[in-house]
Amino acid sequence: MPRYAQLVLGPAGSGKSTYCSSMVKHGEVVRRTINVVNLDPAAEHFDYPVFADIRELIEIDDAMDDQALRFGPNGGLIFCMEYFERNLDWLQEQLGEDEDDYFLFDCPGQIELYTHVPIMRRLVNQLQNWNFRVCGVFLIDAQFCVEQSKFLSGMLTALSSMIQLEIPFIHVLSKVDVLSKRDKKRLKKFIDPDVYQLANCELSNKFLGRYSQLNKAIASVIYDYSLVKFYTLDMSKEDSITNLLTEIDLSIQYGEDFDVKEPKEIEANEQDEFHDDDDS
Ligand SMILES: Nc1nc2c(ncn2[C@@H]2O[C@H](COP(=O)(O)OP(=O)(O)OP(=O)(O)O)[C@@H](O)[C@H]2O)c(=O)[nH]1
Repeated sequence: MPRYAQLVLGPAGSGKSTYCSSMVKHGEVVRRTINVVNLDPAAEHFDYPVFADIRELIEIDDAMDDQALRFGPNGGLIFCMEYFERNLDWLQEQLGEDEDDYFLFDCPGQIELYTHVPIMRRLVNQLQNWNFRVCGVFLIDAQFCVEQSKFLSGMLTALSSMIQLEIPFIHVLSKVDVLSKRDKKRLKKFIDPDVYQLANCELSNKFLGRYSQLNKAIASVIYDYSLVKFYTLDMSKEDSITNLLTEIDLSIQYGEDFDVKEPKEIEANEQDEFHDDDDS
């Protein structure tokens, strides 16, 4: 039986840890166990229950202290991730061997990890060798995407990670809850397949105007070949989380091998759980 994993990716501050924590809470509501592995050696704060933590293997401060003369913070992170890559058996041990497990990997935000160096690609290969079906969930802060040139740049960043990793990718615009009505409308024009206007928008800014033909051409290629599709995520709405998780599950065919339970069986299980709660 396969196991399932989401690599939660995206620039620093795009909401990866918050996303993981919301998914765990959502899992509790719908009775699904979702485990989170922290893969950011520089993580300072997250509020999900951590299943495994790369900082037990290596922390950014250790690398910086040791290698201070050679690296800045970004170099330190690459050093940590290369160390992690050489010690993937540590991860294998942490993940155990249970079937049907569902993991989220809360990844570091440095984009060069996905575009310049092969570390994450090797992680994906190894997870697949361990029978995981892996999907990338790439988050971008929606507040930075309401202008067309920034939206395009976010889209290209996501695309370059997707090409590097070669796994199903779900692109998510996070923090939609903080957008004004006007900004939501603008964003809709970029992502709604019926209105796709990015390629047709006129640019008023003079500097950007010089590049408008180039932007339009790139946007046309991306849209014409359906290379990137964005989903919006409003964490304050349970429906928004449910819909996104359904898309992700579809992309990795989560649940396709599960036995179909008869309604009576489900009821009996629920009764058992109810009595277990009474006993405790
Ligand atoms: N309003 C709102 N704020 C959010 C949302 N998601 C994240 N935030 C806030 O954005 C900030 C960054 O969120 P994180 O989840 O730490 O982002 P991250 O991508 O894990 O950041 P790094 O660990 O630095 O890579 C925090 O202050 C969060 O509270 C959201 O959906 N809505």
